[in-house]
Amino acid sequence: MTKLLSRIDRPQDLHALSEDELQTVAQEVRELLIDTVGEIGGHFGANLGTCEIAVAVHSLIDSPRDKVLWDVGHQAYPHKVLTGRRDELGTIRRYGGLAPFCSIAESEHDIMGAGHASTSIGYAVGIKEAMLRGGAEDGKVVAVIGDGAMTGGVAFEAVSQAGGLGTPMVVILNDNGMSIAPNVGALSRYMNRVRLDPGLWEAREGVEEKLTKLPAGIGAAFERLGPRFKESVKAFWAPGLWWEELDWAYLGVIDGHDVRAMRRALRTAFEAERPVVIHCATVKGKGFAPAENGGLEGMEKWHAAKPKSIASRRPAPSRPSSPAPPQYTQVFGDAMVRECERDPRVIGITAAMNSGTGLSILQKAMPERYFDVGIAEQQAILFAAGAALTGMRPVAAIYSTFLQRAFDQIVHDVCLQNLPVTFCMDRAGLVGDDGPTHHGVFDIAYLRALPHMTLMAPRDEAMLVHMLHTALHIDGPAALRYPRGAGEGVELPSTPVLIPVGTGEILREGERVALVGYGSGVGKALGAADLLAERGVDVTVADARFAKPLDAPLLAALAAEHELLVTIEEGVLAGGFGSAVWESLSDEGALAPRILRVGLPDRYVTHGAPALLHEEVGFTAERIAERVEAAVLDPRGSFA
Ligand SMILES: Cc1ncc(C[n+]2csc(CCOP(=O)(O)OP(=O)(O)O)c2C)c(N)n1
Ligand SMILES: CC(=O)[C@@H](O)[C@H](O)COP(=O)(O)O
Ligand SMILES: [Mg+2]
Repeated sequence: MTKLLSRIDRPQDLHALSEDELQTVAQEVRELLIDTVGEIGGHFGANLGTCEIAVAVHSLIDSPRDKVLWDVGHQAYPHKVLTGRRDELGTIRRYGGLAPFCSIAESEHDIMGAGHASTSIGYAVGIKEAMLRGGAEDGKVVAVIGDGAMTGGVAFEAVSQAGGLGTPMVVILNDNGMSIAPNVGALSRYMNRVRLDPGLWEAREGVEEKLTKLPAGIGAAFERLGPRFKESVKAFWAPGLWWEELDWAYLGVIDGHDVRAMRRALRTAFEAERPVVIHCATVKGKGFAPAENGGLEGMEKWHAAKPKSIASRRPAPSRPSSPAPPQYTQVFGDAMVRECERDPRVIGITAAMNSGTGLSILQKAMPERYFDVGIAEQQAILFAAGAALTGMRPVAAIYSTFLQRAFDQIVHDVCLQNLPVTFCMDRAGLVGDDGPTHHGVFDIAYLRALPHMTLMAPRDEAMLVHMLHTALHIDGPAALRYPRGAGEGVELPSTPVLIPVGTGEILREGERVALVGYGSGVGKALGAADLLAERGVDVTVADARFAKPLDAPLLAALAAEHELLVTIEEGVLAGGFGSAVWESLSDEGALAPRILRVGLPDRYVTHGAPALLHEEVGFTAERIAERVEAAVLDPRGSFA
């Protein structure tokens, strides 16, 4: 590490530096990120884009008395380096290490928990209004939000509230033209027009100082001016028109990599007694040539970096001898193309997770059947509802965790109207390094309660293909969930089959104990069965396939023939699949054997490698086998 950054142990240490030194610190942060993230992996391009922003902000505020909030938080590594976590950066996203995003439990400088996009402005309005009422009127509040996160509707709600209140706060709109993929939508086009027009970078400088001094509600004042004057002023105003009509002062476009320019804009903004947005232009991947000079593809590729993908510059590891099983994501994307070929009514919808969901495959093959709504999950479901009402068979491909944001649209707009929308939830279960904000662990519980909803989960990638096909033939809402990562290595079907809805299947016949898995729980059940067989306990293994409707006759039969029924699911136990089984047996009046529910605990599971997380929560074949053996061997049925 070079000299200046080694002197920054607290953000206030920046206050003593000259602007040239601050610019140097930003570059040193960048170099530290490239070396560190290149070695351990993690979010990358966005962090290279915020080095100067973080230095400029922290050089002018007194954190945490003054507040800086990072939307999503995937771009907050420079902020973490400058706020006392420089020497721990190498632990980020690792089990027991720094959190993947901002975390109020980790640092007083992390003002809000983050991970899901578009929340920072909303927090900032609440924080500033509370400060105004709590004796901290002069406290500065800055929200840093990307152009992608700005496409999330909740950000618009906050802009409107702050404009209405005239809340004296600052938003830094960190505009690099990228979400994970290139940004989409009319707002993005507007920002690109402004950001990419150098004539607008300086033309308004003198005017802007005055604009920030104007009282809130200035938009209304102009209504009283003659149209000609208004038109001529709007020529200056065009870049910030959307903001200024909502009573925000607009400063921009500022070079987000120029610490001096950013500080000048921030000082102007801090002096204003109204909401101010600083629209800054940055490069996602700044300072790392494969991203910065790699065009849109390069910036998308380096949104995150794999371990040892940069510093070593070692060639990709030679192909493993036996080809690894395909990722569920890839299998889904390919299956979507097949389904679109079979049925012209099928369309795919993503909320800014083009490659993450695999719909990038559909986009390439059949772009006219592909829609990206931006980081706007609620809109994704409303769009799907509208399309379903108009004879289409929409597939909303949204990570389990991100779908949480659209819960009311699922209830109110899809299920209540019994519309044929298919929800494909990738990243169901413990996702690993992204931690508690991204684990997809609630979907079974939060969808199971909805009338008209069908829930299913494939035990492997072949079943994913069959289940997608089945879902598209259900005249109503259907959701399927599958984990992040590779499948089981089974052969993929050339032609999908329809699975009778609400039916499970017996995979192994045994006695005394029946292990009933759901989704990824089936693999754990088979593993536990193997271990138990080695110990002389031959158990039955069943794949439930559906969590709603359950295969009640199968469950009742298993209950009648076994003394212990074990349900296994990679979701929270509260209200999950195991609860559904318990309810079904009780409702059926089946002789309820002892029931052991294996799943995720009633707490938020930390970040780290999935295997370590599974170990921590006991979601492993070994742990399941131990618990079954203890239950079977201990007649008192004490479940550990
Ligand atoms: C609700 C929600 N949906 C999707 C995501 C996945 N996601 C993480 S970062 C990102 C792109 C953010 O783009 P932008 O705000 O412009 O930041 P940049 O990476 O360009 O700096 C997306 C879609 C998320 N974190 N939250
Ligand atoms: C910050 C964010 O939300 C995304 O970058 C997310 O980390 C992607 O997750 P996957 O790597 O599982 O696609
Ligand atoms: Mg962006």
